[in-house]
Amino acid sequence: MLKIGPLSFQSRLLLGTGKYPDFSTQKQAVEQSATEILTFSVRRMNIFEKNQPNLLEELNTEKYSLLPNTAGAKTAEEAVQTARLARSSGLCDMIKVEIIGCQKTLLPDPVETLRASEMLLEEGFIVLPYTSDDVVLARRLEELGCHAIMPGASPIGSGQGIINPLNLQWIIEQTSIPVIVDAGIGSPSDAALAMELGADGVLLNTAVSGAKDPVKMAIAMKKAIEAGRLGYEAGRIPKKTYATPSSPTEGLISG
Ligand SMILES: CC(=O)[C@@H](O)[C@H](O)COP(=O)(O)O
Repeated sequence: MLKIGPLSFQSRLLLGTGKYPDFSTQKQAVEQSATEILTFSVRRMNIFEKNQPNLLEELNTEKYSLLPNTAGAKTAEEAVQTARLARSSGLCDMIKVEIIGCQKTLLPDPVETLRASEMLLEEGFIVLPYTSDDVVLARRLEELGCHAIMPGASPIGSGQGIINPLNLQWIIEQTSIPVIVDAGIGSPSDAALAMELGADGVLLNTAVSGAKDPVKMAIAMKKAIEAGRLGYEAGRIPKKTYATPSSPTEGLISG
């Protein structure tokens, strides 16, 4: 069970809603993924004009918890403004803080992310900041009272997978709020690795929406995340330098 603040979820897969080839594919992929949390950019969404097309229009949004994100914001103040807009639509109290500090890498601005998180927590939001994979920053965000942290695996949309598993491992070991690996996941094995490392969930978009068959990939991601979690709970064997036989020869009757 994934717990974020007062909310609980069976699925540990959080799915983005952008860049699908069409609404029908998006709907099928979302349904087959069994996700319970959908994220979307408030600035790209028509949340107030109900008669205008929007990215969620084919989806039964009552079935999902919505996680609006502040993509497009460059400062804490802009992010807070975007979060207030999302909340005033009545959609949800959760907010993914996304403040980009570098347009080439789309990596988050740590200073503005920290400031925005503090301001949003004061306003009573359930705050999930998208961060770099920095353990010190993760701990600072936890100390502020954030409800989860979302370190990037690699740059958004890059599909490079987990560039630095050790950094993620440190964050997972040294924080006690949910860690949701966000951005850069390219394949089911990347998602499984994040879960095997002990992440509480994975947020991804491009790997599914940009796949040759997004619906099949959504199913693959669902299974990978479940398998990775099971493997983590089961506890992997330690790595050894040398071989140990699978069928021990000690104790065999000779002759
Ligand atoms: C949709 C969303 O929130 C993205 O900003 C997120 O970080 C996903 O990244 P990928 O597209 O790399 O999965």
